[in-house]
Amino acid sequence: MKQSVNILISGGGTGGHIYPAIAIANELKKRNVNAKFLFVGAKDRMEMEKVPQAGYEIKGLWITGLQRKLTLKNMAFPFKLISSLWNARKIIRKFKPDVVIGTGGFASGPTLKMAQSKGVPTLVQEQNSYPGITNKLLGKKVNTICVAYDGLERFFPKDKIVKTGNPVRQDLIEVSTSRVEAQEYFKINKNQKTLLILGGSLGARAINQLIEKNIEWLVKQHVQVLWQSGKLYYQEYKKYQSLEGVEVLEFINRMDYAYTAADIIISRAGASSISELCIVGKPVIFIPSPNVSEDHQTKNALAVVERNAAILLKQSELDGFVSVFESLLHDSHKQQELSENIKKLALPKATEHIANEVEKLINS
Ligand SMILES: CC(=O)N[C@H]1[C@@H](OP(=O)(O)OP(=O)(O)OC[C@H]2O[C@@H](n3ccc(=O)[nH]c3=O)[C@H](O)[C@@H]2O)O[C@H](CO)[C@@H](O)[C@@H]1O
Repeated sequence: MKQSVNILISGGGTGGHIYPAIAIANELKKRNVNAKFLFVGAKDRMEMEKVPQAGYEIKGLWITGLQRKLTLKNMAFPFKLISSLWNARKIIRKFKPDVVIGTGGFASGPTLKMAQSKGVPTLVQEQNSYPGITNKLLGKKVNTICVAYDGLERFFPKDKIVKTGNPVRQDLIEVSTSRVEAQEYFKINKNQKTLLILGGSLGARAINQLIEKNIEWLVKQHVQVLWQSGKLYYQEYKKYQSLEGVEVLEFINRMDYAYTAADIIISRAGASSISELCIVGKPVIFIPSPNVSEDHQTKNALAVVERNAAILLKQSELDGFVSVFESLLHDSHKQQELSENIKKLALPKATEHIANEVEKLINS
């Protein structure tokens, strides 16, 4: 890589777009200590807190997505778009990036669009098996598109696609935590099976409702529950903390501990969650969110489920939860099979691979 390089990274809205961005930055920083980084996010969104926590500077644009329904909020959208394009241009002029990386989410649209119009090389990292509108629009002019699933040539020019996988945080790839350490961290019983519930970075209402409905039954099965409720729902569910063997958590900062402590995992099917679960290699029941664009979580989950590497439980079929969970809980052969199969899908070198592609653009 050149001695002094400026790298602009934009992505956010949810953890699923932020953590890949941070992972890519960390890898590039490791390779070139002199590289300068600047992030661009959307004002008031999670990245404005998480990116500085990871040690990077971030600027916020006034931008939101278009609502799918006709709402008053949409009336402000053209103004937000103009304002954010204008501010993205100012940021690019001042920072003079050698490359601009987009990991999806509202802010990456105007940022990469402006970079493209200024002739700065751009790279998009698409985490999902079905791309969001921002990346689809950017895809036509972007130099490189790093993807995690097969079949993305339906949406992007084939010659620009590189299959790298999704960046996964280093602490999850090199899990050095022992199971006992993880159990002690959550203060859980070492002799009981542990079910980890993950609602994605923001928490999932439908999953919380499902667990609430079945929590006493789970306790009766001698299953202890690590329940990530999400920040929005924590106040509503923290009362279940009083049950023996139930830990309700607003947000899990030590996912390495959570994955290590778990015997079975129930999870949304966001892209990073899936990539992490492939590396972790535990039996998983996916409950994809039906409220995301083009139902892409179901498509993400199916890419795993079709290889007999996880179980799919549709949100519309949650009435069947007890029988699905019970048969997995009592079938250690099935658990073993799912664990082995999901591990085969892991792409643990994704971040390095993406960083190589970024370097190619910088040096081109
Ligand atoms: C509702 C919504 O729009 N979801 C989207 C969002 O999901 P979301 O932001 O939930 O994304 P992912 O499932 O991809 O990633 C969640 C990330 O948060 C981390 N984590 C989660 C919970 C926690 O307590 N602690 C923690 O650190 C996970 O380890 C993972 O790294 O972006 C994904 C990636 O584009 C999409 O596939 C999802 O459809």
